[in-house]
Amino acid sequence: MSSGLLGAAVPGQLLQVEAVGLRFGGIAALQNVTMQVNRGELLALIGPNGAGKSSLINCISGFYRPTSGRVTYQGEDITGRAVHHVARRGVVRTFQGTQLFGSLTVAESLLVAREQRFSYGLASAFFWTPRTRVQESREREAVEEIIEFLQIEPYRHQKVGTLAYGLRKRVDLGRALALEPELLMLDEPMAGMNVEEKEDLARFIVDVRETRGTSMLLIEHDMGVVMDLADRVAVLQYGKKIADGTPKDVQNDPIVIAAYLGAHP
Ligand SMILES: Nc1ncnc2c1ncn2[C@@H]1O[C@H](COP(=O)(O)OP(=O)(O)OP(=O)(O)O)[C@@H](O)[C@H]1O
Repeated sequence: MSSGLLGAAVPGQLLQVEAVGLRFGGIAALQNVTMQVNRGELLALIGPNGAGKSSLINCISGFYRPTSGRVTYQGEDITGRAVHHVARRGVVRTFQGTQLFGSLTVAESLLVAREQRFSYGLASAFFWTPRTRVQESREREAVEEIIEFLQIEPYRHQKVGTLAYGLRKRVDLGRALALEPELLMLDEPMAGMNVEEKEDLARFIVDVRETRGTSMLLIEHDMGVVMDLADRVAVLQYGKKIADGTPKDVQNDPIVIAAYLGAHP
């Protein structure tokens, strides 16, 4: 398996993780993990607590530098590249919990996200040139599109910190969408949600895939959600990948069942 000696993109493959290892002192958070995300697919990443799922997302998105191995995105070696570089290439992540600035309104918080990616420069914003004005109206339009898509119109001018948890998580998704991801990595987006909120968010995830063709890597503990949404499932345990296959195959895999029961296969 290779992304090509010259780093050429392999059709179908979007992201390639090759033999990635990550150590924190004596702890091996990831060991020799190899996996890929194909264009347009939703790959669920599952595993017991502490298995290394968030660490893997952090290695892909540039928050952590792998101790060994390689991460390739569309043929480009992005191992250890800075977060903003990876995000500009279209690889965007959300976090566990919420990462929102509670004092901003919903619309403001989406605008700030766009400015992070499509920054038109503080200087031109300060002097308010005609170019800035065109850009600004384009950004507002993009934000309105996301607000409409996520059906959060009634909350447009409400401060994010005052929203119910499920809505805050929806705004989190909106902030990620504002960065126009090609590969969206969702780190336990449904944690702490009630059934209705989970169903809502699952519907939006499906809609994002259908309307934008976004590829996704989803960390999720709720097996019902994983089985419903994923095309493929990769399983980590103690920093190692122990399974990779269709949801059905993985669900029936004795090694995976043992890992979830806490037994040692
Ligand atoms: N910044 C860090 N410093 C030290 N150890 C860390 C750090 N981040 C993660 N680890 C360790 O790496 C291992 C994997 O943790 P990680 O958070 O990636 O697992 P996870 O599968 O995402 O778990 P959870 O489902 O509980 O979120 C754990 O032993 C954790 O304690």
